[in-house]
Amino acid sequence: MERLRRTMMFVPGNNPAMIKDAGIYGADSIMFDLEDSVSLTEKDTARMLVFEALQNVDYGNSELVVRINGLDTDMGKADIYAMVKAGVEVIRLPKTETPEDVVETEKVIEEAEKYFGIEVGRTHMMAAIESAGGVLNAPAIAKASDRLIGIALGAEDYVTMMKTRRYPDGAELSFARNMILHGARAAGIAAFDTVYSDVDNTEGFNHEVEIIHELGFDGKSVINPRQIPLVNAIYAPTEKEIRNAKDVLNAIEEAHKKGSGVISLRGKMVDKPVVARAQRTMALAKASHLVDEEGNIYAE
Ligand SMILES: CC(=O)SCCNC(=O)CCNC(=O)[C@H](O)C(C)(C)COP(=O)(O)OP(=O)(O)OC[C@H]1O[C@@H](n2cnc3c(N)ncnc32)[C@H](O)[C@@H]1OP(=O)(O)O
Ligand SMILES: O=C([O-])CC(=O)C(=O)O
Ligand SMILES: [Mg+2]
Repeated sequence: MERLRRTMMFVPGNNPAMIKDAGIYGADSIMFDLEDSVSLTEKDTARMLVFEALQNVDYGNSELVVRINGLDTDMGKADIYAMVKAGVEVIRLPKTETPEDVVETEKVIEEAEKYFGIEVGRTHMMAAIESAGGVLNAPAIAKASDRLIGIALGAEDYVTMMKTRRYPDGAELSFARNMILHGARAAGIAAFDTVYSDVDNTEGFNHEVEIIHELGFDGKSVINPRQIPLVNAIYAPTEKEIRNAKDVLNAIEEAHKKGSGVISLRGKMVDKPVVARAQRTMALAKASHLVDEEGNIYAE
């Protein structure tokens, strides 16, 4: 079963209190940041704090990601060595422009794994795309390394470069979102939407999550714990969707018993893609604690 990554919460790497408590909010992934939320004078402190946390704090089932500084900075290599040594699960590369950026970063990760005697390939990667060039290269970036678990949009830098700003309807992000989503899907990896900075604007946030959920994104980067339940609520299947998914799975089981791969359910065809969607609905229902391990709805 694929790992759910509905929420990926940014945690500034120089904030000990936030780092310590980051695991209590139920984010699917926690992303410690060494890049733009950390000022230049705090870079070494942040690297040390995140290194300590990765080694000593129990973050339960949350996936652990670190956004490093790019290799075009003085910090990039030191960030990679420290995070690989600490056993981070995923290194997030910021401001990825080309597939070569991914390959270069992978080389340094591999060097670090060999240096510390860690199994080569153990450290996964993701690439954030935050510029016009990056968006145009999204399909190639997504295929640049087997270590990539996903690619993500970084819209704050992107809209700045595009000489615009964020708007409620999201039209300014439509091309970038579609490129990133198609690049990710063509490569068979995950696609993540960007942060929403206006943390007190629940209505605006929900509207944006509805848009990316409909498009098919796996999830979204968030900057505040209050945004986590909002994303989860929109990604949770409705009771009607769960009932329908269960009916689909039961119907196809009956069909298989009779040696058929297709069957009609209430006048609608059930075949392989319908079954795959039903399986995904049930996985989301389980992750959302709406059904038990056997798929029984809790309220019943
Ligand atoms: C463009 C980019 O690069 S975006 C990525 C980089 N930016 C970031 O990482 C920013 C992360 N987020 C934050 O720093 C903060 O959430 C802010 C500044 C946006 C808002 O701060 P506040 O208004 O103080 O948040 P709020 O009052 O909701 O905090 C409530 C609790 O959640 C904690 N919290 C807030 N944000 C986070 C976070 N991202 N990670 C962990 N804990 C957090 C607070 O420490 C506070 O804990 P407490 O109740 O134990 O004191
Ligand atoms: O990746 C993100 O969502 C945050 C970020 O750096 C940006 O928007 O520029
Ligand atoms: Mg950015």
